[in-house]
Amino acid sequence: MDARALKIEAARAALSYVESGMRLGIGTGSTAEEFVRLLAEKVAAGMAVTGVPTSERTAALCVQLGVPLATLDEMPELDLTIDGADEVDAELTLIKGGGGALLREKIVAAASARVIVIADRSKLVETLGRFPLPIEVNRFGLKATEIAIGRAAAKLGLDGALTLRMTNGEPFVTDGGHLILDASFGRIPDTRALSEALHAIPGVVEHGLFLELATAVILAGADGIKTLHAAR
Ligand SMILES: O=C(CO)[C@H](O)[C@H](O)COP(=O)(O)O
Repeated sequence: MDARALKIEAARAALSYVESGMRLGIGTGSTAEEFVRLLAEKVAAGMAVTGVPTSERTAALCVQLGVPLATLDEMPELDLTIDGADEVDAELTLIKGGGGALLREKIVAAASARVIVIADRSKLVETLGRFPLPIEVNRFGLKATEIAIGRAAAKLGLDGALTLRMTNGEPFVTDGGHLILDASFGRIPDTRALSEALHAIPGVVEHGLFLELATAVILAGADGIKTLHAAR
């Protein structure tokens, strides 16, 4: 099975958790987009759901495919969010933000009663950190924030380059108007300590470590679907 087929399988499995009448958070990325395509078929067949998209990109796809949308301000409590991830560990801690939508994704996930992550099996790792950690930062004082992140990471024994994310030769700008530093720390043994240390830096808007937000992770592999459930 190719990579796209696995994403579709994971998305299809997530669809079975969606019921008519639900208020749905809708994630960002190629796997979440497969979910939107399948959801749109259900909507066309009469399923009544309202989605809150986690990015302008997802919003545009939903509009194009006829999935009804609301803003999070209009619908601040959600039943379920379906989103992708860049890495997942056995505790269901995630690295997200490869698509640059981590801030809205985290806000939407936190507003959801349940969060189901969809991914292909390759995203499951023993220790998070092979995928560079996206850190969303304010434009103001970028260098100072970069230095502060480096110092905070070093205190935790983490070392590695911080790379300003670029697109078409220009800094990538998030939907919230911020920049992204991708941190190549390597293995992150203590995700909670790093999360707290990053949150303590004023220029850091948010980071891509998602702790205790996912309720289940649906992983598609060549041998089928495996679902991990949170112990919480
Ligand atoms: O966090 C994300 C976007 O900010 C995505 O969910 C993550 O990057 C996974 O994307 P894909 O499904 O394309 O592999």
